[in-house]
Amino acid sequence: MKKLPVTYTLEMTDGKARAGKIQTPHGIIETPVFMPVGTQATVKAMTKEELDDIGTQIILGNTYHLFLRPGDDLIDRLGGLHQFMSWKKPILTDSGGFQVFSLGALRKIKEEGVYFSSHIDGSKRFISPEKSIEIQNHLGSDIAMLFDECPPGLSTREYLIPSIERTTRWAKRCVEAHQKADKQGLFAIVQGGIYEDLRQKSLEELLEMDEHFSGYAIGGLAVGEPREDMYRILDSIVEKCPENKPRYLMGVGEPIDMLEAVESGIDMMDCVQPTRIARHGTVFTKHGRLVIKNAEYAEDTRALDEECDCYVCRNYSRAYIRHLLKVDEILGARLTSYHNLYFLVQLMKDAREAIKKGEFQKFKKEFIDKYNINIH
Ligand SMILES: CNc1nc2c(CC[C@H]3O[C@@H](OC)[C@H](O)[C@@H]3OC)c3nc(N)[nH]c(=O)c3cc2[nH]1
Ligand SMILES: [Zn+2]
Repeated sequence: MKKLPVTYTLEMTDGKARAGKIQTPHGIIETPVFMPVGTQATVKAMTKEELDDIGTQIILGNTYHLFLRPGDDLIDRLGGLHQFMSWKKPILTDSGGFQVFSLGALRKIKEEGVYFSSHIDGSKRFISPEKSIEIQNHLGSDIAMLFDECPPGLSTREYLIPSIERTTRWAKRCVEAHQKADKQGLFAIVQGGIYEDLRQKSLEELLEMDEHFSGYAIGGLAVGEPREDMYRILDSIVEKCPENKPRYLMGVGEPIDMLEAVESGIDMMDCVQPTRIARHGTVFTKHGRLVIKNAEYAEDTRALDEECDCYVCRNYSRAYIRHLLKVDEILGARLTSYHNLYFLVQLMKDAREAIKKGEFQKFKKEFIDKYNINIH
């Protein structure tokens, strides 16, 4: 069994929920963990010091975006993505598959790869499994993702079966193309839509190549399928993934969904939502979401979340932040982004502590009971 550059140590289980550590070339990650998304080599509006201050352990970059701008070859010439963005902790890059399907216009999926028009200038582009791995190798991320097809949320079995089989063939090609196998971990991505048997099929085909994978992602979720289908799939497939490797649920960043995912045995999650909704004025609080632009907060001198101890909640009021967003001041988006990221990073840290005390169920119930109250 060859030594993988990214490894996992299980520390404690509480039901199917688990606490552990991931060792990577750029440091150790304590799980469960929320991973802020830095699609274009920046977690929008956050400096690296602010990311450190909120407890960020790992950030995400995006193959599709960085391939188009500034170009993975440029980043490679400048020393790789860590050097380029002065980020010294771990980075995970997605393979670009998802963006090609969700951003690229006029895309054509062929066996050799995907032809698409750039969403920036309409230029004709092509990404294959080999190209995706080459880009991720150039970026030098600690964890690279397989190039997969993420089918639309409610795809039929007739569409999913051939799609899974092609994604498995693409997985083999990614493994063969992975030049930096000693310095960069490779995560498999399980597909299969909302069908347990197809999820099983996808996982079994990937397990044939298990020796090459440092972790397993659950893909194809948070793409429009009903919540209960996502939970049902998680409940059935996560525990079947190797126990000695991290499990990553892609695209999930709603507090309650995150706790359901942790309960099913998920270790890692990412989502663009926290910063995206922040820029539009929606923030997380222990009592649920709060839309700060509402007139009721015009003279509200309380913190965004009175139970939050982040820098923003210790220094600024709802009235002030509401004003900043209403007049479109950049600081407004910065403050709401900082708080939302802190909220999710902290939620996973608290979940980890609860698991280590064997109190995850109690922690989850208390959070959910409180979170549903609509605040005034
Ligand atoms: C939102 N729901 C969701 N996102 C998903 C992403 C993109 C995350 C990536 O895309 C950007 O966020 C949109 C982030 O940059 C993230 O980087 C890892 C997925 N990526 C792949 N390769 N395969 C999947 O099955 C998949 C499923 C998802 N479901
Ligand atoms: Zn706060």
